[in-house]
Amino acid sequence: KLTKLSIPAIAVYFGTKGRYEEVNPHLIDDILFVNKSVVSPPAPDCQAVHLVAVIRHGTRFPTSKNIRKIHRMYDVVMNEASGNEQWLRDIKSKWSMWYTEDMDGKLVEKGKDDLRHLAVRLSKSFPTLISEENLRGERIEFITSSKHRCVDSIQAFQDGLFKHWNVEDVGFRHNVNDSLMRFFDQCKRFVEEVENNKTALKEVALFKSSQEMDEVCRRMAHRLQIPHSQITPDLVEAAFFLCSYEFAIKSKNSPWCNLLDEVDARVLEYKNDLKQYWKRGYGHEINRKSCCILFHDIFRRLDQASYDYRFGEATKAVTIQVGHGETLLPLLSLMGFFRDETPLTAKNFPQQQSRKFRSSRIVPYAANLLFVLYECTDGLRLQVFLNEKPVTFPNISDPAPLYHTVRKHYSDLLGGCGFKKECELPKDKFKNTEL
Ligand SMILES: O=P(O)(O)O[C@H]1[C@H](OP(=O)(O)O)[C@@H](OP(=O)(O)O)[C@H](O)[C@@H](O)[C@H]1OP(=O)(O)O
Repeated sequence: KLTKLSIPAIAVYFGTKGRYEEVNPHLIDDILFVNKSVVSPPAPDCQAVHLVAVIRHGTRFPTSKNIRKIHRMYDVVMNEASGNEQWLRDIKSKWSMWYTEDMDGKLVEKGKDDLRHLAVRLSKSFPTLISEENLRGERIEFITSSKHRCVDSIQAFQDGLFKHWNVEDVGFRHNVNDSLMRFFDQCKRFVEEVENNKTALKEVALFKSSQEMDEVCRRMAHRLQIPHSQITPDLVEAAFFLCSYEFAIKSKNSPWCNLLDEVDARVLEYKNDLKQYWKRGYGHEINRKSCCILFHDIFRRLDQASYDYRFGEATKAVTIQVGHGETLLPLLSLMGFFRDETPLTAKNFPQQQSRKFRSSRIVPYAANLLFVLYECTDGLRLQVFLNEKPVTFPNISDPAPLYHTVRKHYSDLLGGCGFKKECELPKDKFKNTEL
């Protein structure tokens, strides 16, 4: 068991490479704990009738791009660093490089546990929906992105349920659906204007050459007794990744964590937030609009559930959908969650200390967004939970508003925001590529 003492002080800044436990620290003591008062129906007369869960895959290995960066940092430390600190001696003599490029973003064992445990907690939170009866009756649908880490995650989720209910005669079920879970790949406008556009993330590039980042490089160079000119922002980031991956995958407070302090980690967290903001969040309109297809699909399921509930037997009770950080962040942004008044830029790091858009809090591994529909005496109500905690809709004070209020709130998006219209390339660009 991991004691609090062995958690790196900088773990709360790991952003999309952070553990779910940092967002819900009570899970460190009891990974299956559910706070019933948080997930109970909004009023005693309400009962949950439908659940749609959009979940990020569990803890994974670094991508091969970042494994290459990690190797470069390792070589620099092994060949250039001097000093007599215990942590440096530990890196040099006790730590050996174990990351290989073929690991490329695959789910790790801890990642399977993330999803197994989440499944058990969700079934404890919503026992009438995530139930053995609904599983056997095929009223739980499982949808995933085609990426191995997501397919493995959805299998681990079911594995968690099977073990929890002692079920041995039901096989794994899942539908791969990249149109829903990897809409960003299929949205031509997003691919052209953001993914393949070198200037789309210019704020990230500018921040990498900012004074704040230079100071992080200088401090790390000093700790390693290496000339400042040899420590680049990429190497600094690789050390940050090493600390985060060693912790997330192996639950170790690695000697690599000594290369950074909390001041450094806040700068690196902001660098990651800038990437998420400009690639997946409010930075560009198309980031949010690219996920209209998923947004519509979720409301179609909720509409169907409300119809079924009123006019007959419900055919579906739950949808479990597994995707990526780049599935969840555009969806949250489309719906207006975590929107700051001032955009995140390279220049305003000092003013953004209390920003809402903080990926460490929003999208750790196994992050999950739950839409729960309740039947109450005054009508259907909808409640949204992020990482198992209720969130209120922007500009709606009621934590569980009437479903028709929510539909009205999003009427522009529900009536418009078509994938085809939003994602096709503007006419002039289209012509150019046709020529
Ligand atoms: O920085 P890496 O290479 O890890 O970036 C990943 C994405 O990870 P993230 O930025 O969210 O930490 C990964 O998202 P995930 O939710 O599946 O972990 C994404 O799918 C992958 O394509 C990488 O993106 P990049 O475009 O190579 O930066």
